[in-house]
Formats: sequence, structure tokens, C-alpha cells
Amino acid sequence: MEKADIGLIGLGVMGANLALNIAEKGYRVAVYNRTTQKTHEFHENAGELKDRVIPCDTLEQLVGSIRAPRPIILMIKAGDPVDQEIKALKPLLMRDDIIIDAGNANFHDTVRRLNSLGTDDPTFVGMGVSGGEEGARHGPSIMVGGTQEAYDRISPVLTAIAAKYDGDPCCALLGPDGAGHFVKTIHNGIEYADMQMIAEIYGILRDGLGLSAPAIGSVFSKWNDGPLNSYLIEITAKVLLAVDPDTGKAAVDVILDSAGQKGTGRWSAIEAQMLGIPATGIEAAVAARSLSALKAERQMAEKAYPFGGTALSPEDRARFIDDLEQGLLAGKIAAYAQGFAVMAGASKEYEWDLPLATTARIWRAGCIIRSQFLDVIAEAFDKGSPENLLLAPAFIERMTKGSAALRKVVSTAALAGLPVPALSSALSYFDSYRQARGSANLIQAQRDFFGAHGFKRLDREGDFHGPWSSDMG
Ligand SMILES: NC(=O)C1=CN([C@@H]2O[C@H](COP(=O)(O)OP(=O)(O)OC[C@H]3O[C@@H](n4cnc5c(N)ncnc54)[C@H](OP(=O)(O)O)[C@@H]3O)[C@@H](O)[C@H]2O)C=CC1
Ligand SMILES: O=C(CO)[C@H](O)[C@H](O)COP(=O)(O)O
Repeated sequence: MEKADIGLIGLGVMGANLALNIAEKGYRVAVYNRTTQKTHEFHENAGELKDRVIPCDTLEQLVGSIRAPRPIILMIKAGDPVDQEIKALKPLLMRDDIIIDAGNANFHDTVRRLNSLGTDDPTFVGMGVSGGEEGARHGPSIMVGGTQEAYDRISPVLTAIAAKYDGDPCCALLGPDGAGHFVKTIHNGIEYADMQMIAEIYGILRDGLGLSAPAIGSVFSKWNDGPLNSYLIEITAKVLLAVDPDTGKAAVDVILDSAGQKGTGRWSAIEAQMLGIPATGIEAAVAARSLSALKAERQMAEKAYPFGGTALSPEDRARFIDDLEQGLLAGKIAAYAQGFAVMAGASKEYEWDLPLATTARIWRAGCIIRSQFLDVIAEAFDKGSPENLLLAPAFIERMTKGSAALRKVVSTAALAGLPVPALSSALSYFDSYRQARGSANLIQAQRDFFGAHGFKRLDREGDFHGPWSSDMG
């Protein structure tokens, strides 16, 4: 039997669709899944692509079915299963073979896995893949971390299966070792912030303006034709317009208001903190999901503190809805600026030389946060390396207009008692960032008072202590 060009382990949601995508692009793919029955069901259901799929019951069979040197994609649950699979594969593979971990790995694990391989072990590549089920099947965004040599060997198949934006594949080598998985993690952190801000706007429209789900769906649908145009806004409109077949109610109205999370958003916030880069939108979004999971406590708290806010009655409803659109755009700009700042910080810290314009370009199609807005970000990085996207000329005008709307949205929501943690964090980030003289001089004074930590002065060089003593009245 003709050997396969590539192997793939893990036929879950992502792996099965990625395997079909690979086969559709003309490659023969050998597949293996821990639960063997799934492998055969997958093969049986592969339709006209069946002839390009080689189902394997064992890892030995999988390795034997691929033409050497073998690229093997792991698309399984992140964490310990990846270590177990690498351990089982290693003795079966040669030095020139490549194991590609395409799951949502923590980049520290990727670096550790790479460092644990000896010179005679196979090559290891950490690869972030975004786009969910549909993206995996028809074209995801692919963020690769590894050596140029390994990338050159696997890029023909990766660029073939990746999403295309204006004909360009949304796939790139972003740096060595953990760079690809780091960028995917921050992609997800931005995804969290984007989704949270959209949810907050939905909350204002539902609880503040009293709009029904389909009416809110129509608002998002209209916004998708404007500057907010993006996959997330598009699916938000579709979700809000969908009907639950069992009850006839809006589908969104029968869903429990507790958000799940698998780790990448939290890792983004942790890495931002470790690097000392403010990423308040991502942090607020992660915390909001955690708070949403405290359903029982929230029910008790609502009894203890009955809703005291007032429902919104903006004199000009249409104008307020315009403010919501512009405010959401401003919040989104701040969140993306933070995400890119975290990547710039990591690039410096780990000497990755991350290509930020390329990163924005490969996010324009295929991934969950895809939008034309990323084209503007790519151009901003092409024109220079702004310290922060908020300083890029293309965003100054947008933010000047958008921040005024965001201020109205946040203040109106706060007075009405409606929670807007990510939107308000974006506004505070913007206000703090554009304030040349902040209030941290007082914090420095306090630190010096209680811990003799010292401070710098505005009017001379050096380290100083203040004129305070503990018995000061
Ligand atoms: N779903 C999504 O939208 C996206 C997911 N990802 C990432 O892709 C990876 C796969 O996700 P997804 O396809 O959604 O997950 P699924 O839950 O659909 O599938 C999980 C796969 O992992 C396998 N697996 C689980 N535990 C082990 C183990 N201990 N040893 C070997 N194999 C194991 C499962 O095998 P079995 O059938 O035997 O249980 C199955 O093939 C994850 O890292 C995920 O974070 C990345 C981008 C988007
Ligand atoms: O990587 C993804 C999208 O880009 C996955 O869908 C991931 O599971 C999303 O994260 P979470 O489950 O924490 O919401």
C-alpha cells in the first residue's frame, strides 16, 4: 500500500477535521486514535476522501504507514496526554521525524518537551491552531514555533490546509521553541476579552434597554456591516437569532450563565503578569468567567443585595446604541493593544523576535478572532514598531472617538448597576496610559514610609528617602 505523507494522532473535534482537510488537499494521511473504534468510524465516514486515509490501530502501525522522514501531528487533549504520547512515540521514530503538537499547549510545556529531547530523538514543533471545528476542516490559522529547517519540511502541507486571506496562507513560523504556542495562548486571551466585551454589551441591551434576544441579534447583525465586522460579531448575531427547538424560546435564553474555560485565557493573564505587561482586558475577562461560574453564590448575593440600579432610559436610544458600537470598538482596540504588548514583551524576554505584523496577518482569516481590523493592526506594525498600538497613528483617531463613547457606556452602565468589568478595565487602561503624570508617586511615598524602599525624584537624579517618621501625627 502507498505510504502516507503525514500522520495524525487524535480524532476528536479538531483532529478529525484537520485530517479531512489534509486529505482533501491531496495528501495521504495515516490516523490513530486512543479509542480504536473512533479511528474506524472516522475512516468509514470519510466519504470520497476515504482512499487517502490510512486507519491505524497501534502507534507501530501508524509509524510504519508513513513515508520517512515522518511528520506526525498530535491533536489530543493538552497536558499529560501529550507527554505520554511523545514517550510512546519516541522509541518508534528516527532523528529526522517530526512530532508536531498542534493542541493548546502551555508554551512552558513546549519548551520543556523540546529541551528533554536528545540529539538522536525526533524533532519537536509546537504549533497553535485556531478556527474551531469549521476552521480545522476548511482552513485554520496556524502559528508555528520551531526551527526553520523543521518548518521548511512541514510548510507545504501546513500552507495547503491553512485559511487564505487574499490568497495568502494564514500560516507562519513565528519563532523558535514555544513561540507558536505562546502566540496561540495570547490569541485566546484576546478572544476571551473580545467575547467578554461583547457579552457585556449584550447585557446592557438585555437588562438596560430591555431588548429581546432576536432584537439584540439584529443590532449585532447590523454592526457586523460596520467597523466591528468580525467572526465573533457575526456568530453573536447568529446565536442571538437562534431558537431552542424544545421550548420555542431564544436559544441563548435557555443556556446557563456560567462560562467554561480550559486554561489558555488564564495562562495569558498569568504570562502578562509575569512579564509585567498590563493586560487588564484579558484579566477582567478571565475573572468574569470565574465569577460567572459562582452561580449559587450569585443567587444568594442577589437576595442579599437586591438589584438597586435603575433601568436605562436614555433620551436618545438610537444614539446610545451607536455609543455601544463605538464603545465596543474602543474596548476592543485596548484589548488587542494589550495582547500585542504582551507578545512584544515575551519576544524581548525569550529572544524570539516575534513578527507582530505577520502574527496580525495570519489572524485575518481562519481563527476565532479573525476580522479586517487585524489588517489595520498589521499595517500599523509595518509602518513602525509602536510601543503600543494605542500610539499608532491609525488607532489614535479611532480611539479618540471611541473612548468618548466608551466613557458614556461605562458610566451609564455603572449608574444603572450593570456589570461591565472588561469595558471599564479598557477605559481605565486607556485613561491611565494616556496620563503622563499619574498617581503612583503616592504609592512610592507609602512604600518608602513603611519599608524604606526609596524613590526617584522628578527634579534630580538618584535614590531618595522621604522626610517621614513613624511618629508623624
Ligand atoms: N475545540 C476547539 O475549538 C479547539 C481545540 N484546540 C485544542 O486541540 C486539542 C484537541 O481538542 P478537541 O479536538 O477539541 O478535543 P476532543 O475532546 O474533541 O478530543 C480529544 C482527543 O484527545 C484524545 N485524548 C484524550 N486524552 C488522551 C490521552 N490520555 N491519551 C491519548 N489521547 C487522548 C481523545 O482520544 P479518545 O477519543 O480516545 O478520547 C481525542 O482524540 C486540545 O489541545 C484543544 O485545546 C485547539 C483549537 C480549537
Ligand atoms: O482554542 C480555542 C479557540 O481558539 C478553543 O476553542 C478553546 O477551547 C477556547 O478556550 P476555552 O475553552 O477556554 O473557552
